[in-house]
Amino acid sequence: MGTLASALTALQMEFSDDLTYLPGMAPQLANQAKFEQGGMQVLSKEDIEMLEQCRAMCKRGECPPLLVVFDSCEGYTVEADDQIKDLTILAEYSGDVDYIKNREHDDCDSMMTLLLARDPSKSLVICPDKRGNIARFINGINNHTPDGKKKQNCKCVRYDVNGECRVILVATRDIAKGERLYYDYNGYEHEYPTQHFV
Ligand SMILES: C[S@@+](CC[C@H](N)C(=O)[O-])C[C@H]1O[C@@H](n2cnc3c(N)ncnc32)[C@H](O)[C@@H]1O
Repeated sequence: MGTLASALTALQMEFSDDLTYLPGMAPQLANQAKFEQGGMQVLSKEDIEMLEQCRAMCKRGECPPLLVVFDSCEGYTVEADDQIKDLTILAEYSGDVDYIKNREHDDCDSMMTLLLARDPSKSLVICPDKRGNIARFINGINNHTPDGKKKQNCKCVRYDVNGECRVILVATRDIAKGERLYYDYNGYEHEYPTQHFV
């Protein structure tokens, strides 16, 4: 994970595996899955235990085998440093939580939707511009080429975890050592431009 440290340092970011709530941004109370338009998929009790176990393992340094590698076309990328099994929890998307309305003119390229509320003024994003983890370095597929979909080997899913929205990245097939990780940045909304993606 040495290269994650250098990538975070290059972007002047601090490592954080958590959602952070800061004064002037959205409070933790704003993150309620019940506000999601149409409801949010609830993570089962067993899966919550599994997620907590994964987080505890990561705190002990037992993380999924992932490396951050720099590529001259794609910028920082994440690749498997060993075989990864289908359905492995790869990471939880972390960073500062803010209202989407506060970030409409923000040019951060790694913002992630956390909550799409019935009342749009309550919608939330995760902004890993100052704090974050390996999740913000995972690249996206090109939604405009037939090969784009074939490259996808993980997905990003928003879950209701004990009433709170969380974003989890999960492998969607076995991933071989040396393979780069890709997911669909437009899995929920269709607003991320990917025409220029390799
Ligand atoms: C969430 S960041 C991913 C990490 C990023 N590569 C970096 O260096 O920080 C998203 C940005 O990465 C780049 N990116 C992601 N997927 C890409 C791809 N398939 N081809 C080229 N660039 C990509 C784009 O600049 C995009 O705006």
